[in-house]
Amino acid sequence: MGASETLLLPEMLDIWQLTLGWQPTDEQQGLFQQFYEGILEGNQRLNLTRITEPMDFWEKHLWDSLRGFWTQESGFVAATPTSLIQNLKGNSEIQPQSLKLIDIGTGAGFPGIPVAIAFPHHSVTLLDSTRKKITFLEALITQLGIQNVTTLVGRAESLTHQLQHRQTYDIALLRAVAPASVCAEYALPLLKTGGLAILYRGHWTDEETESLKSILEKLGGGIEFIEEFTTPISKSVRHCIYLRSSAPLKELPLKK
Ligand SMILES: C[S@@+](CC[C@H](N)C(=O)[O-])C[C@H]1O[C@@H](n2cnc3c(N)ncnc32)[C@H](O)[C@@H]1O
Repeated sequence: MGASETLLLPEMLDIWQLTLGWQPTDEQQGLFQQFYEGILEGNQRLNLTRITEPMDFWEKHLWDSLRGFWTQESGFVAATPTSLIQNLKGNSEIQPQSLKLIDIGTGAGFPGIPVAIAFPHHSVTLLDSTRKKITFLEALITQLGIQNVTTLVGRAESLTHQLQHRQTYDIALLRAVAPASVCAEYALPLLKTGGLAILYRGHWTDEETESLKSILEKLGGGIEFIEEFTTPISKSVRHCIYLRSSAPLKELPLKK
């Protein structure tokens, strides 16, 4: 592995500290590096990502994945994502110590694997409808030795009808999966009451906010807030949309 493929240069650690108030431990840095190398290797066989340069990978995959756990509004620091839940929720209905997360449409493991590495006390389910991606991820997770990740092959819309997944998760992560209203439709039925769906988006428009209204009303949820931010290196504008599940589901049938 040449120097150009070393992922975490000291300046990236500084940027993490400056932007998120957090830095990975040596062990986490090693895991991020192994994860990166695993993706590069898998990319030779599977179409996993076009973002392969170290700096790009760091910013657009790793930093971006973790940015969803850090919000300016709550003053939250990403090292303790439980604060996010507590700050936003304002009560302790969700157990703060070990949250259940689901990454819907994880692809090559984003944002779920960086989140799992950064926050090993939470359990992360990686869901994708493409079996070969999940097979690849299973091998990579074993290679990394991370214990807090499980995988599922399936479609989100079918999971929403299954008792073992319905209203089971504290946080759902969705990046580059579907239009916002479809993401809400996938995520809300899987969340416990009070759980959060985090939609990682590029541009965001008022029309998209409007497009969420009917599905939020139907499934019981609301927009907690919308956060706009700029990425630290390429200075792209991105958004995270935080949706809160607010009511038990009435309208979706369950399947055994
Ligand atoms: C563009 S990729 C994004 C992957 C990753 N979230 C990221 O940001 O790099 C979208 C992924 O979502 C998966 N996907 C799309 N619709 C899905 C659904 N209804 N249920 C589960 N996975 C889905 C696809 O197989 C694909 O791997």
